[in-house]
Amino acid sequence: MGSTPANLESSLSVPSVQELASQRPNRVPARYIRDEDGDDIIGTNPSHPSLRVPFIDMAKLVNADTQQHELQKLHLACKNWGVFQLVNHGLPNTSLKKMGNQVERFFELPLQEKKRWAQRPGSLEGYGQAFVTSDDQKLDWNDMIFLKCLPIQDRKLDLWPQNPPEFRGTLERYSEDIREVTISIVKFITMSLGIQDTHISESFREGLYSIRMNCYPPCPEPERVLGIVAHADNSGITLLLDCADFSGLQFLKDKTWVNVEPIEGAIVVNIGQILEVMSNGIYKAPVHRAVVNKLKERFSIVTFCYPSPHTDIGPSNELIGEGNVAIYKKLTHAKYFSKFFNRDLDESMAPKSLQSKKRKSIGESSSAVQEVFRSIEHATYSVKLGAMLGVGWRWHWAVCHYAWAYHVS
Ligand SMILES: O=C(O)CCC(=O)C(=O)O
Ligand SMILES: [Fe+2]
Repeated sequence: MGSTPANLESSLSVPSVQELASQRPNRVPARYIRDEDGDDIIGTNPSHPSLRVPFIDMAKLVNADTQQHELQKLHLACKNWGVFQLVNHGLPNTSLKKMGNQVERFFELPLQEKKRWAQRPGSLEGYGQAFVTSDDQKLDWNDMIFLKCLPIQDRKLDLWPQNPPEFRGTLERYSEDIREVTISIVKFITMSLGIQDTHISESFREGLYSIRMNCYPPCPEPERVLGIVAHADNSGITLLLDCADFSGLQFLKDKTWVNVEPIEGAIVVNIGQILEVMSNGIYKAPVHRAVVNKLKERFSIVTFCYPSPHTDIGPSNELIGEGNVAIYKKLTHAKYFSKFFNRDLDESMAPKSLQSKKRKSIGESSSAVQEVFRSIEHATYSVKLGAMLGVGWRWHWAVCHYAWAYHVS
């Protein structure tokens, strides 16, 4: 696949956050402290309790009597939020719990044991931290293990933990189950857009599925750090299992960070940038982040789902014509990733309108991604991606680092 930018080819090793937290410091090291005047910390506004991430009931989508009504809800959820909590999706709570339990048991292991499956230079896959490319880069309060799960031939089993003993089998099964849910929910999402053709949802049958398992240790100064800095996912769609009984995941909605209150058995589904493009911007990839807790550790299991690499990424033909112009260019899967992540970086070239420090509303997400695609049309247009997205470099990092993993073998 595409070449990899030099600055992404190696990762500087940083301490395990779990180890740091286990020493019970009173203060957080400076590298984790976010800039309160910059683009990182925008406080949650608790005065909007009415803002709640919508719920979608898969059983109602499947039932012919309730389908139309639930499709309408789904359409509004995707259009206004880009995220929803999916219930009655068919995955038994016991399976979800088992997956969560295996992840917790993995992170409970001594550091040296976890390091048996540590990331290697040049790849994000394995146990470690999100990639770190410079000594002054701010760090997330997060340890993780990131693994490509499907298709099976993409698995690097030497990075798949064998401790706890049931980890591998549970993850294998979980990724296959998640694929089924993904195909179904993408089918309903395309129906909610009025698309008749099922090729988009079918492209997820041969799709790529990578799972990032996150551990957010307790933090002495939670309001000064982030578990994961604000970003939008570059996936087709992302399915997140929240293993906690308290909130940590937040979505930016109407300039306010809204907590996702975990619901037992629910899966949080958010639109990724590929579906944003396929929907011709009708649905947007929402900006989200993770915050951390002073006393409690939190785990999440995040599946990034991509359509088959043989699928072109562009607006659905059914959504253009009759006065609706394609606002994104169609690209091959490979080109989408290589153009997105292997560009010559030069912030000064960014359009003025996108150079604002803060990206506050999901409405801006669309124009940001459009701008990327437009600039791709003019290949000479060399722009720093983070600036194009109207955000800082650290945010850029969070946006791109998952997909980059596909390009490094
Ligand atoms: O763990 C969370 O709540 C958020 C994780 C996330 O957004 C990601 O891994 O992309
Ligand atoms: Fe994310």
